[in-house]
Amino acid sequence: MIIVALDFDSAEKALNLVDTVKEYTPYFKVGLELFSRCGTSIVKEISDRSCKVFLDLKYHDIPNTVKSAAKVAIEAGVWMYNIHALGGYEFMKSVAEFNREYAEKIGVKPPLLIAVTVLTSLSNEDLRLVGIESDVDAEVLRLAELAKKAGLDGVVCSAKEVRKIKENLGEDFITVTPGIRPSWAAKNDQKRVVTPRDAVKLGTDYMVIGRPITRAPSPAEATKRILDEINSLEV
Ligand SMILES: O=c1ccn([C@@H]2O[C@H](COP(=O)(O)O)[C@@H](O)[C@H]2O)c(=O)[nH]1
Repeated sequence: MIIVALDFDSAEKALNLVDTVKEYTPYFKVGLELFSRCGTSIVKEISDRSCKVFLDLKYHDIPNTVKSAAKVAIEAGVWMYNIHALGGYEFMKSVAEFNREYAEKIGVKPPLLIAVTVLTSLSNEDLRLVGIESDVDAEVLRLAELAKKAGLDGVVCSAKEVRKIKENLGEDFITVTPGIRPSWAAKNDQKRVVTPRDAVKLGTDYMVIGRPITRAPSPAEATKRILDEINSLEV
C-alpha cells in the first residue's frame, strides 16, 4: 500500500495532488509543513474525499504535552499518527492507553498509533555522532520491541529493517516505511532507501512516498509507474 506524503505549503496544492492520485491510493500523509500551514482543516478536507490521513507530526515531548496534542489528532479523525520511540517506554505506554481511552470517551475508533524508530535520513555514522553505538538495524529492532511492549500498533522504519521486525515481533506488527525510491528517482536527503518493488518483497505494510510522486512532471503517471513495477512482481 502506498501512502503519499503531502509535503506542500498550501491546502490547494495538497488537495490538487489528492484529487490527482486518489484513484491509485486512498492513503495520504500530512506532515509538519502542511499541518503547520493548515491545521486540522486539511485532515477534514482529505477525509471528506473518502481518503485516510496519516498525521506524521512525530510527537516527542513529555507525556502530558503529547496526550494533549494527541487529543487534537483523535478528534480530527486521523487514521494513524505517530510518536517518537525515543520518548521512552513509559511515555509510549501512557500515550497508547490514552489513545484508546480518549477515543472510547468521544465514541470513535482509536487511530493507529505507531512509533518512529530511527529516521530514514540517518545512517550508522549519524548514530555514532549523537552517541548511539549500536548499528541502525539493532537500534531499530530494540525500539520496535519497546514500542510493541508499550502497546503500540507498529513502527516507522526503513524497509531494510522490515524482515527483522516481522520475524521478531510478528507479521501483524505494522511497518510504515519512508525512504522509498524507485530506481529512476533521486535519493534526496534519504540514506536508507529501498525500491518500491523490493519493499513489497520484504513485506512492508505501508510505503511512504513523497517527492518521487509529488515532484514528478506527472504525479499520476509516476504513481501508476510505481504500481506497475510492484504488480509486475506477481507475473
Ligand atoms: O524516518 C522517516 C520518517 C518520516 N519521513 C517522512 O516521509 C516522507 C518521505 O518523503 P520523500 O519525499 O519520499 O523523501 C517525508 O514527509 C518525511 O518527513 C521520512 O522520510 N523518514
